[in-house]
Amino acid sequence: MKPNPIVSRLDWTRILSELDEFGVAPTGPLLDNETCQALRALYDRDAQFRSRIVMQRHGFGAGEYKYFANPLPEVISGLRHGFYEHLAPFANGWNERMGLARRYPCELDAFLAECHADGQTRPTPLLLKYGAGDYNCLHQDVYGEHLFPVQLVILLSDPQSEFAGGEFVMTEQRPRMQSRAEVVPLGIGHGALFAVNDRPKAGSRGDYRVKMRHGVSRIRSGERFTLGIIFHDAK
Ligand SMILES: O=C(O)CCC(=O)C(=O)O
Ligand SMILES: [Fe+2]
Repeated sequence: MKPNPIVSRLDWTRILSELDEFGVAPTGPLLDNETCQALRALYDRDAQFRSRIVMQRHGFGAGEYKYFANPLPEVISGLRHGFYEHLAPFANGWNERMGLARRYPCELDAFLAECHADGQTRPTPLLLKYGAGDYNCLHQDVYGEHLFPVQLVILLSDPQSEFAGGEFVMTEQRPRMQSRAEVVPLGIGHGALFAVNDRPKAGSRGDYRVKMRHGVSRIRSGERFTLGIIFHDAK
């Protein structure tokens, strides 16, 4: 797998410090418009996918998504490998602070081999498609006991011209306290890294754990596509 040059050029110091402080960090631009459009065009090619989920049927919100089948498109696999390598040491730091024994290997293929050995063999990268009125309820993308604590989302539609509303939202649930929300503005081709579920948060008496959830507010008009890159595979 060729390392993705865009990933190594990102401002990792800023991204990791923001991810640590808030549980979510925009990455800036990752994909050009043509690539976004090409990825969107894959949505109707069923051979690329292993399953389709209609969100209303499961109470997940409104809209739909499809999980890619193997082999993943090269651009997705490149981003998944590239991001993983930058995030694995950071994820190990989070687990250490949360008192979790799990440590992640340096390379994605080694981590995926661990997932596969325990039956988490199905690829999790996905394309999501929302029309006017659709939304994605607050949730966590946990697919089994093997869980990588950070994931990536990339907006594939242009909020300036293709849709309105549809903001990416994160909530942070603090123990015995009210939840706090964060909205992450994204441009077309821009990404955000965020916590899948629990993360450590620095407090005046050391770290405590907060529970993070993400979702998408109602699309007011137009059509919004995203690419989700989750690092653990699914059962
Ligand atoms: O459409 C979005 O912005 C969020 C998608 C999502 O839930 C995910 O990538 O896990
Ligand atoms: Fe999600």
